Amino acid sequence: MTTITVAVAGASGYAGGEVLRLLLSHPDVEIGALTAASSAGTPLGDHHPHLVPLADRILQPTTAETLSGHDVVFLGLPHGQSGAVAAELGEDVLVIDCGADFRLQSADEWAEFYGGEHAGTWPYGLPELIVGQGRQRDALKGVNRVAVPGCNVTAITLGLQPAVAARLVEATDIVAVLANGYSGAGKAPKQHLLAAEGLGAASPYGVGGVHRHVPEIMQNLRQAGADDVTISFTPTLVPMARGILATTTARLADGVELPAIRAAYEAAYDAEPFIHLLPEGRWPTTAATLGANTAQLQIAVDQRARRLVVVSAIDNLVKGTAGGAIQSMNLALGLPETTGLSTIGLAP
Ligand SMILES: NC(=O)C1=CN([C@@H]2O[C@H](COP(=O)(O)OP(=O)(O)OC[C@H]3O[C@@H](n4cnc5c(N)ncnc54)[C@H](OP(=O)(O)O)[C@@H]3O)[C@@H](O)[C@H]2O)C=CC1
Ligand SMILES: CC(=O)N[C@@H](CCC(=O)OP(=O)(O)O)C(=O)O
Repeated sequence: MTTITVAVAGASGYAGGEVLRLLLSHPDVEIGALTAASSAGTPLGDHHPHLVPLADRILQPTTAETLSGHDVVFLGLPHGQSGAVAAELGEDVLVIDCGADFRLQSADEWAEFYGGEHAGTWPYGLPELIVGQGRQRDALKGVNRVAVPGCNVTAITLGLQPAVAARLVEATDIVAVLANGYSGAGKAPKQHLLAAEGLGAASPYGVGGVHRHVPEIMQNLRQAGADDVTISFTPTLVPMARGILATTTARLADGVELPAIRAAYEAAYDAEPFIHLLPEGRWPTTAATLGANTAQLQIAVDQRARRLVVVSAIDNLVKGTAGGAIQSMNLALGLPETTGLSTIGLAP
């Protein structure tokens, strides 16, 4: 394989920085232009001191001129900013958007949850998503545009889709409660993200079915085979830098018991390099996934409530963003899917 040149827009941000951290271990990649907005003109090391080999690189303004001339461009920009940039990049460039602009298929859902005009729909960058009898990875081979999923969406979709696809649960009766690390909110200063507010506190947000990830979760579970989806989704900020622990429950279909569910999860994930159904009795923790492109899962049946309980853990910045983005890049370019991606977490 010849060397792939890569530019990263939003390189001073958390998603862009994590894309760069992972790309530094990718054997086929050469890192080119790095761009930002207010941080343009400053060295990357001011923003990401951990990215030592790139510390002296100067951030450039985010323009089509700066980003063009690369094989791949990753966009780690705020919602609504990707469409205009991508429109100026040629069809010969692989553009991978970590933002939400191109994830949804429905313009109405975009208008309801994000507002403004829908930019369009790109191939969806969750390779393990069950689509009918196949997987989304088949739809990523050779594409030149990819929309990377939201991190909460990744945790819930991977957690529940085997049960939905096998019709073991009622997809119209799903409840998900998540513990989320602060990096999921990006690095822009916001009062509720101040250490004085957040250290020592767990705080819900996006409560009452209004979080913008709701339509994306529904879209995925419909792809996985549900006729209709109703989910009550509540994320909670907890004092950790990274990680999502999602507890998702769904009403069991009549007569379904744990062995059938476990068999469905094993069939769905045994061959997946990054999705790990843990041995019975062992429960996922965010710590075990930190820095790794993995999702850890465990399932149980709550007999009294007749509900399936799934606990899933990911690193929001790796499997939830940058790792999924690079996995999608590998597929789009015909590289082995796991290239440059680790399953080894960082603990304690
Ligand atoms: N954080 C996470 O866990 C996840 C994030 N994402 C998505 O990735 C994208 C980036 O998120 P995140 O890295 O967390 O956000 P950050 O706030 O940490 O970073 C945003 C980046 O975008 C740049 N930027 C801001 N405004 C503009 C603009 N108008 N034009 C060009 N560049 C701009 C910033 O540059 P500057 O420093 O100069 O202001 C910075 O580099 C978002 O769409 C987010 O939703 C998706 C999944 C998970
Ligand atoms: C802690 C926190 O605020 N997390 C974010 C997740 C960000 C994410 O997944 O990104 P997108 O914005 O690209 O969808 C949230 O729940 O809104």
